[in-house]
Amino acid sequence: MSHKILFVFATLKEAESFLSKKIRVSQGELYRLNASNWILVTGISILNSILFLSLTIPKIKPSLVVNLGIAGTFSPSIYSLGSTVICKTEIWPELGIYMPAGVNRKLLKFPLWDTIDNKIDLNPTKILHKFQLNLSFPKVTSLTVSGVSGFEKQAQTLKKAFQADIENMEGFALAYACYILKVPFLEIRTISNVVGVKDKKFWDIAKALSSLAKLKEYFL
Ligand SMILES: O=C(O)c1cccc(C(=O)CC[C@H]2O[C@@H](n3cnc4c(=O)[nH]cnc43)[C@H](O)[C@@H]2O)c1
Repeated sequence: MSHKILFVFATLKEAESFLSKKIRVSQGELYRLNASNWILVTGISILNSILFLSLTIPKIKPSLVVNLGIAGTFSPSIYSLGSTVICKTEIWPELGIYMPAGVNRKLLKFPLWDTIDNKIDLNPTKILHKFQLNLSFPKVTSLTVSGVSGFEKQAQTLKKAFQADIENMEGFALAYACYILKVPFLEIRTISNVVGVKDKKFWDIAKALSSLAKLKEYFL
């Protein structure tokens, strides 16, 4: 039996770049690509991504959720603009109490979930093997934020505190929903910018989107 894959994107532009075609789909609405592949565009942020993924999973019961999208890099000399990475760990650095030195997780005594806190191990090697996907991109540690790092010092602080490689706005939330709902999850990101550089003239969104398009051959 073939696998049922649900591809999840934050924006329509990312979805259309991956597919190399225009699709008519609204935020949160499910788009059926073919018998075994589905597309969901959630909108940006942890709120949109966890809401619409959690509503969608029970409807189609996917065998695998694949999150594809662009991201910022903390280390442009290693993960350059346009390059592709697979997330091995997702961290939510904003969970905790804001102190002068940054967010302190330990001061907030409540757990997030029984077996999960602000970090989720995604085990991509196991998932790739299970679904016979032959992708060999670097495996990275990713931060999911609601407030994008808009200046260099913030980027340096986060990079150091979490040994982070990339930053995005949805990954942790999607991984969390999949963990709770017991659906295998894979996250692949293409690099559009250096974290902390806000000016879009230094981003290369076009290159990152064209790298998303190249991922088609592995899945479709
Ligand atoms: O301006 C455009 O043409 C355009 C086309 C496609 C996507 C975008 C986005 O801005 C997508 C936002 C999306 O990207 C992730 N992202 C990218 N860089 C970062 C970053 O440095 N820090 C955090 N998130 C980043 C994020 O997951 C957003 O959902 C624009």
